[in-house]
Amino acid sequence: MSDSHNPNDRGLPPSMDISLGRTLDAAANRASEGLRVIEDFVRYGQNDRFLTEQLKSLRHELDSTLQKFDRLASIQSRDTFGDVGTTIQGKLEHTRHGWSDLLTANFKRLQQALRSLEEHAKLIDGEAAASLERARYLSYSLEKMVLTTVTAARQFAEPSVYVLIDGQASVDAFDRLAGALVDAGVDVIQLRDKSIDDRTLVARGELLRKRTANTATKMIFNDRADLAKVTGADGVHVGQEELTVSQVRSVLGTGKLVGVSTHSLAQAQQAVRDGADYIGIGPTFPSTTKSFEQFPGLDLIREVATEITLPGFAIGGIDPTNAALVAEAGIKRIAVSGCVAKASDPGAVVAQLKSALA
Ligand SMILES: Cc1ncc(COP(=O)(O)OP(=O)(O)O)c(N)n1
Ligand SMILES: Cc1ncsc1CCOP(=O)(O)O
Ligand SMILES: [Mg+2]
Repeated sequence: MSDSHNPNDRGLPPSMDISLGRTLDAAANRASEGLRVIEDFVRYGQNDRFLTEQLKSLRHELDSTLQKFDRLASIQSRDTFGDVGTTIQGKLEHTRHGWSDLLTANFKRLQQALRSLEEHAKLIDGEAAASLERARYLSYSLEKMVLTTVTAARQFAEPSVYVLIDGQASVDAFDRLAGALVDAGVDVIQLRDKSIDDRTLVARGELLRKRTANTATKMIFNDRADLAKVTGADGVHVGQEELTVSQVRSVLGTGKLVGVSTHSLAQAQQAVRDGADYIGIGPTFPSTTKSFEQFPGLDLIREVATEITLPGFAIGGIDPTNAALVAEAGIKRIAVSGCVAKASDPGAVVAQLKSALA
């Protein structure tokens, strides 16, 4: 677009230039305002530093694209009292039914405004139009990240105890363990057994489904989206080298939980971008269940806790003697295996873990 403030430099007739100026002015305001509402929500309501930064960077990018337009000419074209739209109010304009409605309404406002800016920018500045298109695509990803994070944060309580169990030596032993964990009020049970055959694993999964159905305990399958689907599990947990979040969702359909293991802040942020429902963070301490060469430890717990609010479960060697250290590092959700599964009274250990987190 021209640097000059002379509207005729755009090569448009003056009447069209005024209406273009009004449109750009209104759409720019709408986009910035919608973006601000969302940013305020994740900043003050959610305390999410990572999402706040992502939204802020979109706002700055948008501001620099809008600088290309002749803002003075746009503002000079402004005619708020002559705007026929100000007196047409939708029925729901002054009501928001909760945070999800608030966020969705403002993402829609942002996306519609970006589309309007993009289409009108095509008349005068192709480069600006392309940059507005990129901003609109980014807003779609941000909508997914923000809504998934806020929904997930409400789905996983805090403090929270998540227990990984294997198929045990017999059906009875498995049933006893699963029953004790549900009775103890464990928030999540993950079935993780890499050594038994699929038919046995499915049978254990079906039993676990029965024990957890109509309780507050969620059932997650380790690695296996196919078996999660067959047994009607609530979700799947995958590692960095396994199925991606979207691949798991393509097997399970929507409405199921997908957890991702993370070993660095960058992986945790990527899990947010990918739309995971929660993350495992670790390994925290040496584990008797799985061996590791490196331990990001409590430093990673602290780092993730300050950056993101997607629910994170610290994992690896956590037991009643060190669970409080994890909570002090900023994460009050833990995933454990050995200390509970190998205990003579698993329910009692769960109670100790809960009190250490509280
Ligand atoms: C809650 C939770 N966090 C991390 C893991 C580890 O998953 P992964 O890295 O895929 O390793 P395996 O469990 O497959 O050996 C987990 N299972 N659960
Ligand atoms: C599967 C897995 N991934 C990281 S640690 C771990 C096992 C957790 O078990 P424990 O609580 O016994 O260390
Ligand atoms: Mg795995």
